[in-house]
Amino acid sequence: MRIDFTKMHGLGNDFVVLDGRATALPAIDATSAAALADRHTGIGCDQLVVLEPSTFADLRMRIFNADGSEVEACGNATRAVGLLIGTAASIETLAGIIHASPAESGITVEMGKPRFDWDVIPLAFAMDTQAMPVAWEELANPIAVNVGNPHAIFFVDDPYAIDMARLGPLIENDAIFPARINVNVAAVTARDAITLRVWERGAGLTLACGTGACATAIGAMKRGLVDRRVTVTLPGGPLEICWREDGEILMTGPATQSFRGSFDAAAYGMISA
Ligand SMILES: N[C@H](CCC[C@H](N)C(=O)O)C(=O)O
Repeated sequence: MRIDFTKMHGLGNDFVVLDGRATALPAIDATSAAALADRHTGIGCDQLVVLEPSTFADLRMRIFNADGSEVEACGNATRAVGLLIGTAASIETLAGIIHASPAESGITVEMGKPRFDWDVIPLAFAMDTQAMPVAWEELANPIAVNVGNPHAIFFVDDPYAIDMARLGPLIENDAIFPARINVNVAAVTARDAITLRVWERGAGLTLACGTGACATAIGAMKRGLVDRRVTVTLPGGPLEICWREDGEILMTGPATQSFRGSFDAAAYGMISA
């Protein structure tokens, strides 16, 4: 069985998108997701995105990291899906229902409201998530924010001076985070500007992380470092984040379709039911 895919990205955070809304796709598990995401033997991507019909929203979006783990949210992929749909759409995810709509400078996503209580940042034991009393060498006292998925945010002088390839996986997989964690390293450069790099849970160092930009902006606002509207500049480019007075997080930025293709489902362990 041949399956069509669309290759997309948001500021270089790249996706393989499978659209199962009209025709049901064969079952997808962690193994087949990781095989499709492999950059040597698969199509290659940071996340695999699977669209399905939804009874609660215009569509359902499932998100698999490159390691095959299925997760609750992906900001950049939500903008890519918004581009693919072409009109405003409600999207059901494991984190709840979010909304994407075309904007002047790309796509705007209403990402939901952030959460800070320790049980939504799965910790091995309860602690103050506003300034966790932990450190991994020069990365210390993070703030933990959940924007559908869990993030730890470290504020430093220069994110590009941090050895993310070594410290990222160390923190991602620390037992203190039994659901693992996305690792954000940020510098506040103005009341409306943040520089950010992200070691993503299940995907590693990416060119951009939409939920990381949201979580970092909220973390900086909670610490009084920035105002409620901020530009977060990642290696792949900038995202505009606004924390609306009603608590909703708005993220605006570009989305790009790179190419389309197809693959043999059986070659990736996707067996029709
Ligand atoms: N690695 C994330 C999912 C993808 C998030 C990122 N690609 C984004 O744009 O938000 C996690 O395991 O929670």
